[in-house]
Amino acid sequence: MDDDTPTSDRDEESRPPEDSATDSPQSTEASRETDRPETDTADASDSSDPSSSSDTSDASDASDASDASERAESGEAVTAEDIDIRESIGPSDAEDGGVEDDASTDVSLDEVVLEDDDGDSRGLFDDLLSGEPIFENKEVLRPSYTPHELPHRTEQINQMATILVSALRGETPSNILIYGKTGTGKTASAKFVSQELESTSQKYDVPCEVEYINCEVTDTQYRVLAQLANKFIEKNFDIIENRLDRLEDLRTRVGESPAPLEDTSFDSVEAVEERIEQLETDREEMETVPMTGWPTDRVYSTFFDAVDYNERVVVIMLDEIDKLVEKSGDDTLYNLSRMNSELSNSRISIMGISNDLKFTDFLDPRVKSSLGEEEIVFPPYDANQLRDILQHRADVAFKGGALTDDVIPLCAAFAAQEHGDARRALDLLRTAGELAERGQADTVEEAHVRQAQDKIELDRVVEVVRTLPTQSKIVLFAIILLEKNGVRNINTGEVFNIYKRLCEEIDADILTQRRVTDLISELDMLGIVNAVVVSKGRYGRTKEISLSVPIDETEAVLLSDSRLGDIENAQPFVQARFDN
Ligand SMILES: Nc1ncnc2c1ncn2[C@@H]1O[C@H](COP(=O)(O)OP(=O)(O)OP(=O)(O)O)[C@@H](O)[C@H]1O
Repeated sequence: MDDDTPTSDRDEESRPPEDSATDSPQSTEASRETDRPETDTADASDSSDPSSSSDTSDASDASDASDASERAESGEAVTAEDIDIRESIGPSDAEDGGVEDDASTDVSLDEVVLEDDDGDSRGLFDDLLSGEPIFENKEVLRPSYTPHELPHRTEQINQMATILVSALRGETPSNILIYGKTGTGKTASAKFVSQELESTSQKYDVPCEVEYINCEVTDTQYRVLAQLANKFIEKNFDIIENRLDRLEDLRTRVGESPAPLEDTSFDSVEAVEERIEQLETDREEMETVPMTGWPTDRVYSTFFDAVDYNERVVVIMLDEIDKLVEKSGDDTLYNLSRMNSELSNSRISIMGISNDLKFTDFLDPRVKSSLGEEEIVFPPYDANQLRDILQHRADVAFKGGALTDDVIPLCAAFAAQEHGDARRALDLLRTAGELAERGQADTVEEAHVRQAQDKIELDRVVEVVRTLPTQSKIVLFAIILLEKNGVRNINTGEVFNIYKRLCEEIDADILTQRRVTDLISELDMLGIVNAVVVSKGRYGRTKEISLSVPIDETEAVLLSDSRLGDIENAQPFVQARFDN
């Protein structure tokens, strides 16, 4: 076999989309903040910073405004509050020939464009940019960032490396299954090990590649095989190009004297030409797989040929592998796991990542034993470990002194309560920083973390409620209507009565009371309502239901559903409860 190797096996496209974090310029953040000038100002007045007080008299308005102008003229930061002050003293602006339409309360660009020393106009964004941001580099707190250091995962990383090192010796590594709850660093650790593996393989010139597939997105056998096939076809094109360049160069040199052939496996210029022709034919015959339309066995054989075109060890990383099995069974895994016995030049190994410990129960026993040759478990982080992880990231993400002492321990403690999820901890820290920045505070305080916790929790609730099936939404709406009308200790019968009327109103099927009881239990499991069974003595037992989420926000999400939005004037339904 030809020992040519591609110049660059590191195919950037093999990285998952979320892996392509780039340092975005500050302006991106600033522009995000400027989308919400009113909120910003409100937040600013909430902050403990005395300079943000909005309770100012006309006289102080005027002097503040001239302060602001002076600061603007001297190139100093002009805050959103300054902009407000300028608006509130419309008449003097008008005198200056500035704003003519003093009835307008919108912040138009004319109103906020100031001039700096050089006579350049200072716009909305300049003002926001000139503020001292809390963040040094916010990107490192985003999920897309792959950290270079993973505290408290050394053991798991070493385990993976010990198994995968055989790839660097040209042998087939055992398949690996990685388990652990969400946010325990499975993906980050696996990607870290893959990057190390690929860079070491380049250092020693051993053909070893890692292909990452997120099975939540690529969730059918066709798509997995097509994606892999196309990646390898692309790599093969590079390999062919490379080889052709070298052979054409050789052919030219051999034209002058046959000496260059001595160090090669070719014995004549004709042999070189034959090889060139062969490579050109290979290139023409390689056909990329369309995203739909081929029979699966053709996709499989295209992938097989593409992988086997060159000598290499390939590690296929299937993240969220349980989603693939759930959606399309274990055929893909079966096919991939038996490939090695048929491949002649290459070897493949599978690294599956899952946060569902039980998913292997659904696998064919042969697939199960082949896939689970090695198992690595990622336990949840405790609060101390989360603190270390946050500290490492915060050192890079925030400006020095931007965090008060309580911030990291509190974020760690909140996230430890949520099954030790590092993603949640990082989200909290980032959101707390954003809230502080929005409130124009100089430091991130404990209160920002608590606000961030509420915000994230609310976002989660909104998402859960938004994606509920319609019937569950109607049941939840019935509970909300009862609560809004001051009904305490709501029971299933009461919910059912309102539910029935709501269904009639929007023409939805009416489920039985038993089914509605089940839906209430599901809402309870999702943490949206709290349903406790209470004993009523000789009257038996009943469920007492109460809402566990903020009522107004939840109602707004429900009403944004086009079907429920049709319900007008829900009040009479509740009154009807007492008529029954
Ligand atoms: N030990 C660690 N050190 C630094 N950052 C970490 C560590 N563990 C996890 N993280 C960070 O936490 C976030 C979540 O990690 P990751 O995506 O690896 O979790 P996961 O276990 O794969 O979760 P899921 O199952 O939900 O995909 C990422 O931003 C990751 O960088």
